[in-house]
Amino acid sequence: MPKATEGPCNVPKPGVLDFINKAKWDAWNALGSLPKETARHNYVDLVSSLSASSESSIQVTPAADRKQPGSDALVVTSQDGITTITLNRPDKKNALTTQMYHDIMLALEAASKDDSAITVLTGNGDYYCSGNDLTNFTDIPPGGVEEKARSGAVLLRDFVDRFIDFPKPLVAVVNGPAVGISVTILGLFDIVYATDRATFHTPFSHLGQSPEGCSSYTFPKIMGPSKATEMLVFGKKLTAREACTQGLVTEVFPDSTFQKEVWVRLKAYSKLPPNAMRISKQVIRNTEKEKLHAINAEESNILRERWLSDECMNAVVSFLSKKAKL
Ligand SMILES: CCCCC/C=C/CC(=O)SCCNC(=O)CCNC(=O)[C@H](O)C(C)(C)COP(=O)(O)OP(=O)(O)OC[C@H]1O[C@@H](n2cnc3c(N)ncnc32)[C@H](O)[C@@H]1OP(=O)(O)O
Repeated sequence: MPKATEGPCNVPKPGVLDFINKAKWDAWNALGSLPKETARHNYVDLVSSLSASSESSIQVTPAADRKQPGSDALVVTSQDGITTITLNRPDKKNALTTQMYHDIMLALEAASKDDSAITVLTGNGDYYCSGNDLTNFTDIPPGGVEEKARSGAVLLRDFVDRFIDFPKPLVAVVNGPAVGISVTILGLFDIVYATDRATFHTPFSHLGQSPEGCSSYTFPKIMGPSKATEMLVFGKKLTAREACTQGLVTEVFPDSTFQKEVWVRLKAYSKLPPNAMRISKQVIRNTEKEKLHAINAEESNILRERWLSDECMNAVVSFLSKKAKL
């Protein structure tokens, strides 16, 4: 309770991503030179309302309270020669928490060594994935926002590296809309099957961010620089059919038969000789690997700076305070 005990606001304003302290600072500063007793009452009122509103809007979940590996946010199954990694936060549109990035890396590592022939990434519920969970930005370590941006960039680079290096056929079963990083990494998948209900959206400029997942290289290569610019710079949302025409999606299925048709197809593919598939994939992909790692490192570095920009911070605050949606 700074104002209540110390008088007028006399400390520097916290960074914009330091949500709780910034709100307290703003309130303290707004009190100006009120007498201490009045300030004490006002401050108690403010903190009460902040705690109440943080229930529904700016919820800061301590890292220690986040779901641990083996929690139900990620479900991994292995059957019929297929390992399936399912994003399972349907109430949050399968947004990716920090924990989920780590768990997906572990799941890919395990899948690369298991007996399965094919690995699938899909989502549970109406969304495939709404991209990075924007509340990840609220978990500020003692080193501040710079440290947060630095560790985020390392995590991003490690995460994308796993996709670049994945040795077996990797298939995305896109069961609904896809946003942000869940779209950009599709360029690193070998097959992308989508329901006709899916959309593909990379609103990086809207969020003050920049492309990741090697999309700055894979998208122009897949669809040409102009179409890639429409998506990655102007945030044009593609329908599944548009994404298929542009080469990002392999095939689109009617939503009513999507699951049935896709799994019949994948089960048939999984019976092909696994070593032959693995070697063929590597022949197709290996020539690009070194380049992709360099691009990933560069994109992650650029994003680290973007995350510290006013444009990005304001976009995140807008979303978290329920003022903005895509
Ligand atoms: C290691 C770090 C790597 C970082 C790599 C960087 C990646 C960049 C990106 O991925 S950029 C993309 C970021 N994603 C977004 O900006 C999407 C934000 N979400 C939305 O705009 C909307 O939620 C929506 C369009 C996806 C869906 O809208 P709809 O109205 O259908 O549903 P709700 O908004 O009510 O969503 C249900 C609840 O889910 C929460 N939620 C959805 N997406 C996210 C998200 N990305 N981050 C955090 N929370 C998300 C939403 O807030 C609702 O929660 P509530 O029920 O508690 O209100």
